[in-house]
Amino acid sequence: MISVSEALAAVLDLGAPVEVEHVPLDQADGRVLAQDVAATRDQPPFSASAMDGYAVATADVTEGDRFTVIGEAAAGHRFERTIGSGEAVRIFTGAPLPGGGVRVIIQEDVTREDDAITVGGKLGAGHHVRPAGGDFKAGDVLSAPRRLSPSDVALLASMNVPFVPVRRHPVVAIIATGDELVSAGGTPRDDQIIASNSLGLAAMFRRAGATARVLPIAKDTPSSLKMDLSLAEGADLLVTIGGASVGDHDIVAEVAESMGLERQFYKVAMRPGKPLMAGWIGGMAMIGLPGNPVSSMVCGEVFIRPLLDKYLGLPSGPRARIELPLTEPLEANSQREHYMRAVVENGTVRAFARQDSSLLTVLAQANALIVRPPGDPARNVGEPVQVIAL
Ligand SMILES: Nc1nc2c(c(=O)[nH]1)N[C@H]1C(S)=C(S)[C@@H](COP(=O)(O)OP(=O)(O)OC[C@H]3O[C@@H](n4cnc5c(N)ncnc54)[C@H](O)[C@@H]3O)O[C@H]1N2
Ligand code: MOO
Repeated sequence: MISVSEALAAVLDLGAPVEVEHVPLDQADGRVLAQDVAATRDQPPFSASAMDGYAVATADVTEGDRFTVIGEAAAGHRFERTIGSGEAVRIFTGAPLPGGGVRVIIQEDVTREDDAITVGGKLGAGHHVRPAGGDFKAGDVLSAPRRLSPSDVALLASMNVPFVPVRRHPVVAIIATGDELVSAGGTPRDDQIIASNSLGLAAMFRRAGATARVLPIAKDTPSSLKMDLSLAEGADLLVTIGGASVGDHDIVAEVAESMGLERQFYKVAMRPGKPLMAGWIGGMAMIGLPGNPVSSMVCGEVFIRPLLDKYLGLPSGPRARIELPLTEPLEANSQREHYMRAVVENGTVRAFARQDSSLLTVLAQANALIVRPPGDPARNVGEPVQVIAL
């Protein structure tokens, strides 16, 4: 058995950044920016008013000053003449500041009679002018790599970048194996269960930026599994679920080997997830996950999400951890690194009492994993432990 960090290093060796494609900005949210993108213009492209009021040609304004209103500037409608001394231009938020304009007096600070305004007693100090290029200048860059957020999409739109270079979605083929499995919505016999992990993992991979192809469930026979493995062709990564352990019907490794699997490792000193396997098959990366539902989901979090980051050209490595104090004690750990289903609340963490790797109800309630190093001694309330957020 190898350690989790050795296994992660080997898993990350399976992947490299995938090709770049250009997508319209309205499809860019959540995609990973692959190349730096530069603004094609200044924003704002002109000095602009930040408020509704009156633009004047002097910074030095005091109570009782009077100005003659000579015209109007609205957003999208520049006032073409220059403001002179003693003159004001009626101006609205977002309008270009006319030539000669120095500050804007907000309308609340003046009284207006016909074409004259008089400055009132409670004049604020602000000039209410947004300088040209105050947000960004042409050539300013949004740096790659970066998973694009809605705010990034707004920024890129403002930069007038209608198409963005992103990594294509890495394609992950998912094969659940086992005679006991029936797809959700199907009709299981009384000795069968519903395949859960394939859909759970597909959801996880899609959120991480992949295209997930859930292939038909493979029976525990070499011919059925071989058929499915051939359907996976063309994917970047093949993920199998189940059939990884030592039972007579656990045939994934054997069948994959007969089809040319070059195995990088088998078995990791972790719980859940011990019978994890990784390697290459027909030029495609392959990860064999254990079948227990929580084991496969935890291995997805710990190994496959970092690998997907690597495909997407993002920094990839162990999942980020924080340290939090326990609100309930923990027993001593075994010699396997333990990923305990846990709840983080109010800056503290507690593990669920039931940690069996078949319990999806517990996993669904968990929002974090406590990571216990091999041989970690018993821990008391208040002691800090390492936590991965889910
Ligand atoms: N004698 C030993 N037995 C087992 C060992 C061991 O070291 N010695 N390891 C145990 C551990 S740890 C795990 S984890 C499991 C992993 O077994 P497999 O990867 O071979 O998985 P299966 O036997 O096919 O299934 C295990 C369990 O999970 C259910 N399953 C499988 N696939 C799905 C799916 N897609 N959706 C929902 N549930 C699934 C399956 O019905 C079994 O109940 O082996 C232990 N045994
Ligand atoms: O490693 Mo198994 O994944 O403990 O349940």
